[in-house]
Amino acid sequence: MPTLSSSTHCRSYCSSSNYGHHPTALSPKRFVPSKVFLQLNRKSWSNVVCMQDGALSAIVAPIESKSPSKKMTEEVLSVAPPEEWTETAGFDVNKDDSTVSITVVGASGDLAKKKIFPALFALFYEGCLPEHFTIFGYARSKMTDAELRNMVSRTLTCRIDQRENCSEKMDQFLNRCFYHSGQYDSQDNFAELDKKLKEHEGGRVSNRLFYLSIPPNIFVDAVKCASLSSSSTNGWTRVIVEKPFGRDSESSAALTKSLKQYLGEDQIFRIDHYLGKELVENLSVLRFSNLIFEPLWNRQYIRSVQLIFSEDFGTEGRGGYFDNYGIIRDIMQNHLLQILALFAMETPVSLDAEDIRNEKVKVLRSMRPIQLDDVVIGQYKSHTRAGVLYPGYTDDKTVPQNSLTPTFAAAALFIDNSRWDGVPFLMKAGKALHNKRAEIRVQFRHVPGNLYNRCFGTDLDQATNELVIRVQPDEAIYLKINNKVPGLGMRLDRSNLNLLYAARYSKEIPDAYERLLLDAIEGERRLFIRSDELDAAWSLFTPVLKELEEKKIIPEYYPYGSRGPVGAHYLAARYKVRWGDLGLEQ
Ligand SMILES: NC(=O)C1=CN([C@@H]2O[C@H](COP(=O)(O)OP(=O)(O)OC[C@H]3O[C@@H](n4cnc5c(N)ncnc54)[C@H](OP(=O)(O)O)[C@@H]3O)[C@@H](O)[C@H]2O)C=CC1
Ligand SMILES: O=C1O[C@H](COP(=O)(O)O)[C@@H](O)[C@H](O)[C@H]1O
Repeated sequence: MPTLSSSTHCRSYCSSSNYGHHPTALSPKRFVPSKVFLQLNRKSWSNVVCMQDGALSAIVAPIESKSPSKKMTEEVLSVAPPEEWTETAGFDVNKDDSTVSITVVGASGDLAKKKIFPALFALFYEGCLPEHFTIFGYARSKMTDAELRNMVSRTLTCRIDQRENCSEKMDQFLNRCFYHSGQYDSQDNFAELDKKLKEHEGGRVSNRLFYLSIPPNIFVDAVKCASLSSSSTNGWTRVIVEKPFGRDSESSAALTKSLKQYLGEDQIFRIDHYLGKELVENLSVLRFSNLIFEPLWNRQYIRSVQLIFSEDFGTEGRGGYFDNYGIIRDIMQNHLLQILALFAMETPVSLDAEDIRNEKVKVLRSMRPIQLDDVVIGQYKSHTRAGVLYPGYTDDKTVPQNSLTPTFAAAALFIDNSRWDGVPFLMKAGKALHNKRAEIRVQFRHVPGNLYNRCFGTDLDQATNELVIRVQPDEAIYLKINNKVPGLGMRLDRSNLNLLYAARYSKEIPDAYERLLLDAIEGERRLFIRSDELDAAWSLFTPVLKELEEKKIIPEYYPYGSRGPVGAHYLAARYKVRWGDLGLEQ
């Protein structure tokens, strides 16, 4: 019987019972039920084996279409290993014989350089990529392999906590990177890529991941050509699609329909990189594994929930893209709404991707489409500070002079279900503001009949508890509580119970793209957007986006580097709350 070694050093999963549902997470000894699907080796992505009492009992078909569920486990336990599969695939339980090829489509672009190649290097550095992997850059620009390596090397950095052998590792990584120049709509060019991929795969089981890091108008062409000319013939083929997934319900549905001509839903990984951020991942842990929070997570105790995103720079360099989308589509409809769904969903049946995504869809479908009255929009204008001129949005040459595109928006959203009835979920997102931050603020209700009310004067809001989950920068979770100032008198103070990640953990937090790339390689879909989630998200925003555009609503102008339009304060005041990020002590 083969030895089972699942090298889970990249991620350590829950260590007791069947708490971690990811199949690679489970070791036979730890898993309480005696039956379990196990990915035999982290590096052998597609092979699933069936375990009984820690012993190999059957080799089952590749994992591609589904994450194995417990139900599936029960079903296949009685099935004998399909002989022809084991023979043709040459499956050897002791030998990892599959490859993963990652093709970055649009490799010459901003996102590829800034995020994707560095994330792949970080995964390689940490030993998280499979033994046989190859990275291909694909774009129209003419480049040699050496030129690609040179371009990529300029963006690579090593983790702060593990600098050993960094340059050696970089060289090893770069030697696995190659480039192929081609058009996005040429099946011939993708067929050439296929040929090169095959050479690198050397006859092994080939698994292929395509990362579409290109403008949205060429997504479908690229998917069509990649799917028809360079899909894997004996392993899985997956495609990571970057946002924007359309610009309203209709265009999003059309995009999904077009993609599905060439790919199954299980091959499409719609990325929202905010779901890969550490503190967004931690949201469910905080809520579902701490008794003190879940009982309070409802309208009875929570007065408002605020989702705040700000950047202290403008659209610099991306004005052309941005003007067609605006801040509501760029940040709110995806990043902030995804966080809201995770925050507000009911307890999922399990941590399996489908269970979580089912709950997210349910909560999104329980929401009211946003009303125009509940939206404030703004646009930044130029501002001079300390002798430096900061340009306005329309000063960008790629932006039309008369553009009404919002660079700031605030909105009130409501979930019409029994848990959240009447609780305002306030969103605020803006560019060119006074700071860079992303956070979730949970404002609790006043303490009824509070004995200490008089100690807070007229401002009872000073006394409410607030839980802040700071996604970035300086990741932290803190809870504002009231306490007595030490001494003989009775003076109250507000203090923070503070979990500051940098103080608590010495390890650097991985970038969101690392987590998501690893998930896509592993076939873990939990943090990717399913098409029905996307439809539900667009249904909420499409009517108001159309109204804003049709009525040509003029944004409130705010100076570059300010706190944004005052309209946002009136919006919060209408729901009798204040933005939590405005106080002196935040
Ligand atoms: N940059 C960012 O911070 C973020 C980007 N995204 C999304 O990721 C994707 C990639 O973004 P980004 O890297 O900024 O995009 P780029 O504008 O840098 O485009 C990427 C590559 O696509 C090719 N390309 C650009 N325009 C066209 C065109 N009109 N027709 C054909 N090919 C073109 C170019 O390669 P070549 O000419 O060599 O073929 C370019 O290097 C987009 O969908 C974007 O919305 C999402 C979040 C953040
Ligand atoms: O998706 C996007 O996100 C970035 C902000 O990402 P972050 O991880 O740096 O917070 C934003 O600048 C960009 O406009 C938007 O398209």
